[in-house]
This record gives sequence, structure tokens and C-alpha cells, in this order.
Amino acid sequence: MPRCYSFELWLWITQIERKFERFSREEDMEAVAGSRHFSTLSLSFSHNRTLRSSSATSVKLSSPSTNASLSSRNWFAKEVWGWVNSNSKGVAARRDSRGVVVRAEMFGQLTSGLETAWNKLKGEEVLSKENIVEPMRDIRRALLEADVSLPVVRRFVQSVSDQAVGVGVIRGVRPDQQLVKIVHDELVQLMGGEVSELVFAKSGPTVILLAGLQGVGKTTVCAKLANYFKKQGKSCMLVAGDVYRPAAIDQLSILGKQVDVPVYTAGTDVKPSDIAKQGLEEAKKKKIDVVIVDTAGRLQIDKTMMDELKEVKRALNPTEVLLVVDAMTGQEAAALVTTFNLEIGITGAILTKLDGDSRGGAALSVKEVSGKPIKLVGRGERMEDLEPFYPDRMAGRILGMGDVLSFVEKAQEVMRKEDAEELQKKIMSAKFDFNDFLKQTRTVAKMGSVSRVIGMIPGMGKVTPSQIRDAEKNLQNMEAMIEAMTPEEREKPELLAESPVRRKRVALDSGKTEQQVSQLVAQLFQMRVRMKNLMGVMESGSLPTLSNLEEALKAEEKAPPGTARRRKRSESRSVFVDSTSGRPTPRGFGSKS
Ligand SMILES: Nc1nc2c(ncn2[C@@H]2O[C@H](COP(=O)(O)OP(=O)(O)OP(=O)(O)O)[C@@H](O)[C@H]2O)c(=O)[nH]1
Repeated sequence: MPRCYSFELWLWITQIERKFERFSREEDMEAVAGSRHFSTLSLSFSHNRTLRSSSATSVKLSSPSTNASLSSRNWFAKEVWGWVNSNSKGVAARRDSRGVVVRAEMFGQLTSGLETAWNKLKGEEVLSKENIVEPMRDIRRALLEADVSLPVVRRFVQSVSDQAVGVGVIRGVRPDQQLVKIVHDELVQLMGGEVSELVFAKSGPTVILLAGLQGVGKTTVCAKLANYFKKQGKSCMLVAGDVYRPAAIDQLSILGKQVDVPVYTAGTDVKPSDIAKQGLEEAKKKKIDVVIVDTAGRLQIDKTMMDELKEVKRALNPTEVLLVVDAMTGQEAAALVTTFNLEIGITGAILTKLDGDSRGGAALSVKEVSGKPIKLVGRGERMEDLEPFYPDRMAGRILGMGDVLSFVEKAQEVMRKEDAEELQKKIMSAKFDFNDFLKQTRTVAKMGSVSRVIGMIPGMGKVTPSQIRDAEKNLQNMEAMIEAMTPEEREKPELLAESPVRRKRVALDSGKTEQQVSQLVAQLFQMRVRMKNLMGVMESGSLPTLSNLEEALKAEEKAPPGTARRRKRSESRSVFVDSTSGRPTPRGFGSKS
């Protein structure tokens, strides 16, 4: 992984954020994101990279009624699309040792399965009953392999086929793109269409009762939810109602401390329904806005569990009853939601572990099978890793388009505007130092794991899991070396560039080699030049691409052993001359230290 990876990411985030800021009203942004216009543009990118000039045609075709009022929004969509377009070099996949297609993205197998379907339509003039037979077979296969339930697949395929045959010729839009669009819209419908918001009580505390089988992530979700509400300015209280696993009470108390919300516990000798009642009373006294009640899980559904849940539900009269299900269980999750709904009556589901090796069956089947919406999704073990379930964004991800909106929202959560502006000044004057480097690396890290951040970026499917692991390791190594530098060295990287003794000391203190330290220093100077150039491009109004990141990844993979060092040395020398313009090149840097 190129060492400047997170820096480029940072710059890209900053720039995208600024584009968003220009839409002063939030509704504007949502309108852009939600407009068919945007989705057509997004759809176009991965399937026709030469469509850039004809994008306006497809906009008109897809949103005739809104076209006139969208001029400023069009600009935004075009900007994003331009970026997306320049980064998309087709949906990437690699094969593992058994020849199985592997991707870095979520639902990778489903995405490549669907791509096989579009590819069958390349060269066709129009969608017809005959030429969609094969692609529809591929779509069916892809969905079944993703563990979507059979009746759902049948209905889906039928509906897509009907629409595909009736669509006719649309000027400027190829048949494969038309099919992608139909599948996209159908996927959105399948997953519930609109985002299903959590309901809040009109008076008194909002009570959320969580249920689910053992190990699905209930206790973790309790704390994640509290964290989520806290960010919205609501006060929360957790109630430990799992009396069968004493460790669950401790776990909830620890997580409660972590997110800084009170936890009501009454040990394991009190009935769960009584604990729930007492907890609710306590919350009312403290004027808490949201009470979240954890309950016991079982390995499988049994009568005792259901009876107990019914009792707790009666005692609480909750605003929301949410079933927590594990995305890895595929269509089984949908069956569970149905059963729990019939037995106790639920208001929706929370799908956890979407960051794992989920094939997509759960996300695609829950609403259609049970009639109950997925309200939130968990994408990791950290407290921040819980977000609303947006069917359209999920469809975008399944089709390999990334999820720009979630990416920007995450960035906005972790980034301080002043920091970004300060950093930009430093970049423009080629003055950013190791402190800035550390700061921005940590900011990007706050958005989630590297794989998660990359998964949200369209066209980044080329980055394989092993490259991501390498990147994470590299970032750790860099942090260790920077931490071993003195404050003065961090501020003035020239000191290290000029002194082999200093580099040797940093290497010793950080447990890395002198060569690694030299490389890091060289990279900082390289970055100064590259980032300054990049800022120049961005100032002129266009968004930077991350394609050079992918190129660098490929180059690094292909470089024969022993060449990297030599290449880096010569690069670092030339970079020094550029970046320090006027200042003498530090002698001996990169040579024997
Ligand atoms: N990767 C990932 N792990 C998760 C997610 N949510 C929960 N986990 C992990 O799943 C494991 C089980 O989570 P718990 O919250 O203890 O599950 P539970 O449903 O309360 O389990 P019981 O109390 O035994 O019923 C923990 O290691 C969590 O960190 C998620 O969204 N992604």
C-alpha cells in the first residue's frame, strides 16, 4: 500500500465535504442523493466509462419532471459522478487459489455474479425476451448463491424480466445499463424502498426492547444504540435484563461506561419483567429520553424464551421492539424475524455483522419475507459502527458503486473543519509535517477500519483484503516511528533527513529498521510535492482521483524484489529538489545511514 494512502483519502474527503457544504440546505443534498438523476449517473459509471459526454441525455430520460429544477444539483451530481467515473475501471475481482472470485467489498460474490449478467448484454442493441434469458439466469444464480430465499428470488427475477422486456430503446443508454437500473430499483424495493426511521414516544421515555438469539450482538447493539442516540443529543439508560448469563450484565456495565450512559442492573435473581419495570421507573425519575432494554438470548427459539419476552413486553409497553439478527445467517435471519413477529410482535430488525463475510441473503430477504423493515445495521465491533439502513445505498453497494453519502457522513462525524483548513494551508505551502501526518491518519482511522472506509469508495473493489491488511500494518509501523521522534523532529522533518544519527535513534526506539525510517522521511517529502499538486487540481474545481492509489498498489505488487528500494531512492532525491525549492538537498539522505 502506498504510504500516502490516507493522506490522499483525507484530501479527497475534505474536498467532497466542501462540495456538500455549498448546498446550504440539507434537503438539497438529500434530494440530489435521492434523485433518480443521481442514481442514473451512479449507475452509468460502472458500466460505461465513456458515457461522460452523454450523461445529460440519461439524466433527462430518467427524471423528466425534475430536470428543470435540478440545475444546481446537477452540477453536484456531475462532480461526484465525474469523480466516480474517473475512478471506476470496471468492477474488480480477483481469484483465490481455488479460482473463486474474491472481492474486498461487502457482498462481493453477489456483486460479481450480477456483473456476469450485464456482461452477457454487451454488444446488444435492445433488451428482448430472447437476450435476457441468460442474464436473468445469472441474476437468479447470484441471488440464490447469496442465500436469498427462493420465493423472493422467483418474484424478483419475474419482476425484473417483465420490466426489462417492456423497456424498449432509450437513446444514449445501453441495454446492459438499462438492466442495471432495473435491478437497482428492484433491489431498493425489495429492501423496503425507504429508510425506516426509529419511532420516538410522544411523551415520557422512548422504550426500546431488544430481542434475539445468543451471540448475535444484542448487548453490543444496546451500547451502540445508546451511543447513536447520545450523538443526537438524547439522554439514555441501559437496562440489563439478561439474567441467565451473569457475564452479560458485566458486559453491559462495561459497555455503558465506555459510551458514558447509566446502566440499570438488579442482579440475576430478579425476574426480567420486574427488572424492566424497575429500570423504566428509574429512567422516568431521571427524565431519561431513551431506555434500551437488553434481554437474554437462546441458542434457538424456545417457548420459555418467547413467554418471557412477552412478559417483558407487557411490562414495558415499548415504543420499539427490535429483533437483532446476524447477517451471516442469510435467509435464516428472515425466517427468525417472521417467527418473532408472529410470536411477540416486533417493529423491525437490526442486522449485525454486515462487515463480516455476509453474502447478502439476510439484507435482501428480511423485509420481503417478514414484512418487517431492517431499521439499523451493525458494521463492526466499535461503538460507532451502527447506522440506519438505507435500501438505496445498500443497493448501490451491492452493485459495486460504493456509498459516497455514507462516506461523507462518516467523514463529517470525525473531522473538524478548522483542522481541515489548517491542514490545507500547510499543504499549499508544502509545510505539513509528521504531526499533521499522524493527526490525519488517526482521523481517517476514526472512520472505521481501512477495509470499511475503502468499501464505501466507488471503484475501490480492486483493493484486495491482503493489501488492506498490509496498509493497516504500514500505518501502525509509521505511527510507531513518528512516536519515537522528538517534537522538534516531527515539526522539522529536515532534521531527520540530514542526520543519519537521528534516523538511527528513531529506528532503535521504534523497533524498526533504519531503512524503514529513511523511507518514511522520504515519503513525507514525496507527499509534500504530490499533495501540493493535488491541491492545485482541486482548487481549480475538480475532484482528485484515487486511481493513482490503485496504480501504486498494482505497481507495488508487480515490482520485482529489490527494485523498490532503488526506485524510492531516486524518487526521494528528485522530490527533495522539488519540494524544498531553493533549499539545498540534504546530503547523504537515503544513502548509508
Ligand atoms: N464484526 C462484528 N462483530 C459484532 C457486531 N456486533 C456484535 N459483534 C460481536 O459479536 C459478539 C457477540 O456480541 P454480544 O453483544 O455479546 O451478543 P449477544 O447477542 O448479546 O449475546 P448473548 O448475550 O450471549 O445472547 C461480540 O464479540 C461482539 O463484539 C458487528 O456488527 N460486527
